[in-house]
Amino acid sequence: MVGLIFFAIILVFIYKYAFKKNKKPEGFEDVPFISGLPVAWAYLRQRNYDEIGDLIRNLSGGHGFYLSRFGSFIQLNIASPDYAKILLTQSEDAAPKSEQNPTSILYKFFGNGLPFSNGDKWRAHRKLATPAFNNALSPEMVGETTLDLISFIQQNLNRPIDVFEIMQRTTIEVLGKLAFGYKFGCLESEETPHIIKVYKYVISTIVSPYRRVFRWISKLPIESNKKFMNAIEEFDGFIFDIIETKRNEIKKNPYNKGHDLLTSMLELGEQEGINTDVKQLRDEMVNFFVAGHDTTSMSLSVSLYYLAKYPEMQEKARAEVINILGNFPNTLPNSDQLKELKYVSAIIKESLRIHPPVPVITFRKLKKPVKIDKYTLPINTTLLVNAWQIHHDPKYWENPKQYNPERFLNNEKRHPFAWIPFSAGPRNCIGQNFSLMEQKVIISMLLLKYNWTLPKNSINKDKLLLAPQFLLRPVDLKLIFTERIN
Ligand code: HEM
Repeated sequence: MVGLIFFAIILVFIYKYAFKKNKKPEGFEDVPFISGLPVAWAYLRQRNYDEIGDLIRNLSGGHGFYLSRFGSFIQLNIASPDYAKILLTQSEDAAPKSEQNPTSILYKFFGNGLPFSNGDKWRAHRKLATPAFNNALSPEMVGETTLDLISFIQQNLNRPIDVFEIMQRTTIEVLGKLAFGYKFGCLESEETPHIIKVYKYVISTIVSPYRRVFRWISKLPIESNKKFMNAIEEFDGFIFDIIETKRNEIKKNPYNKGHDLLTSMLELGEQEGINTDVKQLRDEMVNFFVAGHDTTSMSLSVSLYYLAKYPEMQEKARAEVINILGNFPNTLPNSDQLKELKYVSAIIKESLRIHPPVPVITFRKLKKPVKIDKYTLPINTTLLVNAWQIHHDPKYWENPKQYNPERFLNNEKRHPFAWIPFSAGPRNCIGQNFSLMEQKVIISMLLLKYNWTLPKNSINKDKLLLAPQFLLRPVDLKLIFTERIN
């Protein structure tokens, strides 16, 4: 019976998508329209993200933008650096983020943190968070966490190890210290800390392709939705406790300055008279936590994968690191040395180009008309920027499917909006510099200590398989680490 109801719902859904007239807004008759159906179908079948990217490119004919529909909403997708520049450099008030529906599954967890807020609230919190990030740029802290990663890998030498999982463990530890000076213990044993299991459960529910395509599932009074809300409550309790503890620490000892984001934001909030109520701080911490670690884990995994696939690149990167840091495993790089790691930097940039962890930059809704090329986009147009399409456009990238860090070394002139893994303009990624620093420290320390290869039977041998989620992640990516002999 349940199966039958489900089947009927799918039929209605297909009917809505396939047969509802794809009416283009006036003036956009020559813009390609991509029906949501083939893309939603590819998501549901969990096709490799590469294939979804190609599907969109084929359907849009490589046009600088295309229309698509999700449910009853028609949105404009930008797939050209010129158009991305026009949208992303609009003032915050002209092209704010689309308001989240308070009943949506996304809002329930992310709330109104920086990535989702607008107007004065966003401005006040961005003002608090920016200096907090500058204070927190500490390669030493990341280096010390990488030493814990190295101890973790030592227990798993010479056998396939899930690289995304160990990068997640590492970036969660870094994030815990960066955001609120907290040690989760993810690198102390194979056992995942309970609160991280809770977090992973919440995220896996949010990114479930079924829930993303059939949004109403999350509104049903079913057991899995209750479990989801209980998990959010438990995670919130954990964050609220941390905020409370920090506030008390600052009161007790106002001169003992911590360098974590939460402490800096509480202190600065006090100085500047900016209200930092506990719910808003909770939202910021949750967003830093989510935005800050899965993205960086993905990017690190991609770099480690290509260095395993192309051993000559691994050797070249190692030679550079040895040249700058010396041939001593467990050396912690400092900021000056990191600046000199040009090839390692190019590897990271190329990884972020070829598989941007955030392939689609989220919805904006226009508050004033914007002219793009010959089109005037009216107020209330909903837009997305498809970073993946821009990063794979042969007009801007020679051989876009080829992994080639050299393209970032030869100072070749390119469109400033052709590489936008961190978005751009006023709503760009606030953690960009931190993440780039973190990746350089981790990769250089791993290069000093280990060689790594793909297992012979790796499913990723020919190409990296990527699960199509809101944030990309590799599928079953395992690598074998062996200790280097100096
Ligand atoms: C490789 C790593 C990262 C990538 C690829 C990345 C990518 C992005 C992108 C594309 C955006 C814009 C999102 C949108 O408009 O839809 C963004 C915003 C943001 N990111 Fe990152 N990010 C990374 C690391 C981090 C880190 C380490 C943190 C914090 C610890 C962070 C915190 C944020 C926040 C708070 C925003 C919202 C900024 C605002 O709207 O003012 N990100 N990031």
